[in-house]
Amino acid sequence: MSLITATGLELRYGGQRVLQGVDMTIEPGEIVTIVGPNGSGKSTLLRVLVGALRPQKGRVDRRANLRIGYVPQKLQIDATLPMTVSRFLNLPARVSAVAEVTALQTAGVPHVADRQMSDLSGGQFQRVMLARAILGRPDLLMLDEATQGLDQPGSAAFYQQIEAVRRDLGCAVLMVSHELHVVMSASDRVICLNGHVCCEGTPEVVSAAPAYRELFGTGTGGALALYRHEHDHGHHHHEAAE
Ligand SMILES: Nc1ncnc2c1ncn2[C@@H]1O[C@H](COP(=O)(O)OP(=O)(O)OP(=O)(O)O)[C@@H](O)[C@H]1O
Repeated sequence: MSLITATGLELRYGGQRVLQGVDMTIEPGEIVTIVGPNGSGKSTLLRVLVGALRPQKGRVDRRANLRIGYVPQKLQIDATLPMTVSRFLNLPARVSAVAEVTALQTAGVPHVADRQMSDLSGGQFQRVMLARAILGRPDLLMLDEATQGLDQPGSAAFYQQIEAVRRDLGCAVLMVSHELHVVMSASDRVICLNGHVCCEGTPEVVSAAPAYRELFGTGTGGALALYRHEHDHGHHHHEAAE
């Protein structure tokens, strides 16, 4: 049974229609990425799926007792506010020491429990956010541009961590990302959003779709060639040169 099914979503902010006729489904265990230009409604769609926003039309059906872990786009913690990682993970509800250690291990930051949140590097901070999201043993992990501010190797490492988390927890992953080449190599399915679903399918299918090419132009072609270069040795290497 699907984890979440959205049907005919329409959402307006005042007079501005942000989502229109959006249908989508998430199956257990799959990694799905939403791509789309700035302002195309990606974050809004995540909020609707989580239940934080109510659409004017359409419906969202969640599997009974579905547990969702959410990693937000950005969270500012004031450097003047003393807050250890351990304390942060125990907000708002206390968790057991074992659960805390396990979550930090799964997220790839086993030794930061006593560090100040404000002292963490960008990559460590996002992993702590990931640890917090997986504390509730989610069936579905949602990440909204979780690698913003990380450099290329940092974000690639973060996506590898996500795959490891999926393997460990067996959860599905729904993420929003602008890093097309990483997304294309790490996702089972890609949904291209521009107010409505322009196209969706495997990375290969979406990257070849005219609607996707119209939105992302030829730059993506280079990124995809690079992906093929890295992962499909049957392809000609000169495709990667861009
Ligand atoms: N609370 C709000 N009130 C009014 N308008 C909003 C609100 N939140 C978002 N919008 C508008 O809705 C549109 C879609 O925003 P959304 O954040 O969903 O896009 P996005 O695809 O996630 O963008 P980005 O890639 O820039 O993060 C934008 O035009 C935005 O200005």
